[in-house]
Amino acid sequence: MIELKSITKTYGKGKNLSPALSGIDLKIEKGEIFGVIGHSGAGKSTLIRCINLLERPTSGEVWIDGVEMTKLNKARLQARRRKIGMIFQHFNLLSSATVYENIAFPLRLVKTPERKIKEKVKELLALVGLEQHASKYPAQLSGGQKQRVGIARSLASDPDVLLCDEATSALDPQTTNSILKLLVDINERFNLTIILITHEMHVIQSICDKVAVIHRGGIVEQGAVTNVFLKPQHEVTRDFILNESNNAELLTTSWTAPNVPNSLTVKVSFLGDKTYESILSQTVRQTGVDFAILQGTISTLKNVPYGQLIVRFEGTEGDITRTIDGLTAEGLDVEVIN
Ligand SMILES: Nc1ncnc2c1ncn2[C@@H]1O[C@H](COP(=O)(O)OP(=O)(O)OP(=O)(O)O)[C@@H](O)[C@H]1O
Repeated sequence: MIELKSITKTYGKGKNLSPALSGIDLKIEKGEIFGVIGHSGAGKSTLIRCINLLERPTSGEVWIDGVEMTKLNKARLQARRRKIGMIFQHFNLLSSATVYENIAFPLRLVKTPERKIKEKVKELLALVGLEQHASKYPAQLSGGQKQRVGIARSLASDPDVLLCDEATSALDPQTTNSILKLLVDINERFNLTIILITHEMHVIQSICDKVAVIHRGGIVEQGAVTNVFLKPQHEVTRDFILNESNNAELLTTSWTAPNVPNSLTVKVSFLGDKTYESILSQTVRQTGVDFAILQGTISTLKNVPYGQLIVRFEGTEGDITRTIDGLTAEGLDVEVIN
């Protein structure tokens, strides 16, 4: 497990003091894909770099698997860092080295025997689908291929944690999806903990288990992606979802459908297998309430299906209340809109 306790980071000195992080507390479980989302300047890069101490926190503690990183001496920190891979937005490959040599680089640093290097690089090239490109130089590769080299290089030392610093931000949507798929694949294959920072909600939505929203150097909201996405609490989180997701209309609270007498408009959220069950029709059959679906979506968060419907119930107040109670008893989330 990775734990950040009361992390602060201040850049500059004296009059030029500039706080980048203030009081960050995070817990990331082994094998999780954990996303941190925030606008430009929110503190994402500083935060992710504090995990492997590329950036030293001004105060606070970084714990990885029961070891306080901030207390390690230089040699032990270097050794621990080798087990923390990192990939970058602009790939950070050695331009004068081939794909093979880029991947071999971390192994050469620790004087790995040539035979072992060959074996490992071959395995990694196959893993990222670049067997045919070993002798090419980075300039001869597409962005997606460069990031695959970055991923292979980051895995060369068999890390238990992978830090992804805006790893797909320089890629087109299709390439982004293929890189995200690869990240999920290595997460599952090696039970690798992945921490990624992004300013794109769809990245969080497609691969993360948990998310933290960072704003002006502080975490304003965090939790399971399913909870945060379906019931965002903070304005910044809502903005990210509104701006970047086809779920946008569903989150607007000022719903303006024509008003019908003896009716109530609600937002019903389904999660997991409930998404495919006929709970709504069974419930209204029992209560005698009519309904009109005004808006709706069914999609997935990582692999979890979810649905959200804006529904107008028509009937007596008592019957509508019984309908809402019935849906809630079945495990659906019902929020009254008007
Ligand atoms: N080396 C530095 N010296 C001084 N200030 C810095 C330094 N690095 C970052 N900052 C400041 O710290 C704050 C957080 O920056 P950071 O790069 O962590 O944000 P970010 O969320 O990653 O932004 P972006 O998405 O634009 O990269 C910003 O106000 C930035 O100007």
